Amino acid sequence: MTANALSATELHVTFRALQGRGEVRAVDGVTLDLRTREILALVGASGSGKTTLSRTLLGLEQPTSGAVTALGEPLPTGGRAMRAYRRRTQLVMQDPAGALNPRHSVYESVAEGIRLHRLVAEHNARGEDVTEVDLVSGALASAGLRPPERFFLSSPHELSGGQRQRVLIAGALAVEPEVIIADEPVASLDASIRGEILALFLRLRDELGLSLMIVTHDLGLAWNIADRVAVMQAGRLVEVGDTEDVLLRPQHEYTRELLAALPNEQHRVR
Ligand SMILES: Nc1ncnc2c1ncn2[C@@H]1O[C@H](COP(=O)(O)OP(=O)(O)OP(=O)(O)O)[C@@H](O)[C@H]1O
Repeated sequence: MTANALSATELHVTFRALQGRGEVRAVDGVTLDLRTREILALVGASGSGKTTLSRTLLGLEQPTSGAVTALGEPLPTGGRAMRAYRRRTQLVMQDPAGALNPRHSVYESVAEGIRLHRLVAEHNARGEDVTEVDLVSGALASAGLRPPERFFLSSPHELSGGQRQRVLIAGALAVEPEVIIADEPVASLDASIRGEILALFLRLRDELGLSLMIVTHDLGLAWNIADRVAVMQAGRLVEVGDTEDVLLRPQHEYTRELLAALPNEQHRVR
């Protein structure tokens, strides 16, 4: 049996309420697997706990109770093992959230992770004659920015929204991860560019064998690329299953409400 890329078991993440007393159960008893080489869409309205669940899977947030395992192993708690885990499991945020440093060139942005994880030395130790420039070029090319050298010295403000999103994806790919969690990766993009970025995610799964969890409030996106869909409401997972089952035959009232709110053009046939 292949281990899941990531698993959450009875996960709870509780915060003290930002205003007033009491607590917020941001994640409230979630059991969920990200299978290897699958694309899982995590959907739900704003505030349903998607980001908190993702951050906990990435080891950026501590669970109040419950467990996270990665490829069958418990999440490391600190030090070198955590750094290695962070490399294997990359987060791709959306660019308007300030994910790209406006003062860094594309090259610098993509090279950051390569330096942090000392990848050139690692490759060289394996007898591979690669340079940092080779690794940055490879990551940009894999993210669809070709020829890569053309983008090296560009600043984020010189790029289109789609290109900036590709730079963020290249930064993640540069450290050769097994899992990518993408948080609203296309929310700010035009429809045609959105399609291109989604096609890129599909290609990364097919060609690099990545496992991807895409966090979104957009069921149209889930329909377009996800193998499975998990629906969150108020910290709980209310429905999870194959995309066609969940979106064509929703079992839960909340999923039906999310579907009813979809604009008509998003009801497309795969
Ligand atoms: N650090 C924190 N302290 C207190 N409450 C928090 C914290 N982080 C998140 N929350 C609360 O937890 C709940 C879930 O938030 P979360 O950001 O995970 O939801 P989300 O589904 O990702 O929403 P969005 O789509 O708007 O990002 C919300 O009620 C939020 O206000």
